Amino acid sequence: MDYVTIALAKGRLADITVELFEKIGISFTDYFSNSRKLIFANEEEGMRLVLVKARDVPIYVEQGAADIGIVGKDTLLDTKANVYEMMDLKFGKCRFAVAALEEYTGNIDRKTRVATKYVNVAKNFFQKKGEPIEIIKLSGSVELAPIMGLSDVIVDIVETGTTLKENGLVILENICEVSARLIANKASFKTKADQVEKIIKALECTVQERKYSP
Ligand SMILES: Nc1ncnc2c1ncn2[C@@H]1O[C@H](COP(=O)(O)OP(=O)(O)OP(=O)(O)O)[C@@H](O)[C@H]1O
Ligand SMILES: O=P(O)(O)OC[C@H]1O[C@H](OP(=O)(O)OP(=O)(O)O)[C@H](O)[C@@H]1O
Repeated sequence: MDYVTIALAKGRLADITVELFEKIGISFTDYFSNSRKLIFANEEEGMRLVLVKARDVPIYVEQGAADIGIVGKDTLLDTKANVYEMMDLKFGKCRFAVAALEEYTGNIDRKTRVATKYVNVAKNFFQKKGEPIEIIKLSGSVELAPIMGLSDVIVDIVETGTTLKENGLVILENICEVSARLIANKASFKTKADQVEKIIKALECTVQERKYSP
């Protein structure tokens, strides 16, 4: 039997995903041993788990280096990978929003400068509104940009709103909801149909029956 390889985003979504797989009977025991290993196997189930950066999950799955992946909808929207989006896992919930300093009035006679990690999401959102913008691509701590005069607004993820609040920013507009998604490689979905479908069915039951509430 071929392995089914799962690409998992390191960071926020990782532990919760491994726990979810445990709930459907697929354990990666070494995972919680705090090692620097990036690949874990469950020989009995014929499964492999690889830990990659969030933005690389769609690339691994699109290229077929992994059969399925777990990644935030934010990353999926921004990277536009050619993969199947199979299901909403209902955790990692947050949303995309446009935010600015409380005192921002929007009264400027030039393009709005938008700081973000999510270039495509920001571009699409403002394009639909017909508003010309200049993108300032950052890698993190995006809330700093308006404070430092680097941008007028930001497009970023908001979960509790604490980061915005503690930095004097407010939401101007909500863009869309975000949560973790299960994605699948298009070829694997056919060639490993039985194994992939079995995993998806088990996950669907667990997520839907709310046996799993992060
Ligand atoms: N408060 C939150 N902030 C950021 N992401 C969140 C939050 N809540 C849920 N998520 C989800 O968790 C995913 C992973 O976030 P994480 O912070 O681990 O990595 P990242 O910010 O994409 O990458 P990196 O920190 O390596 O640049 C996000 O893509 C998003 O879908
Ligand atoms: O609404 P909150 O609950 O405060 O969460 C939102 C914050 O969390 C994320 O940052 P992260 O911790 O990933 O840092 P980074 O953006 O610098 O990578 C996001 O980019 C926001 O800054």
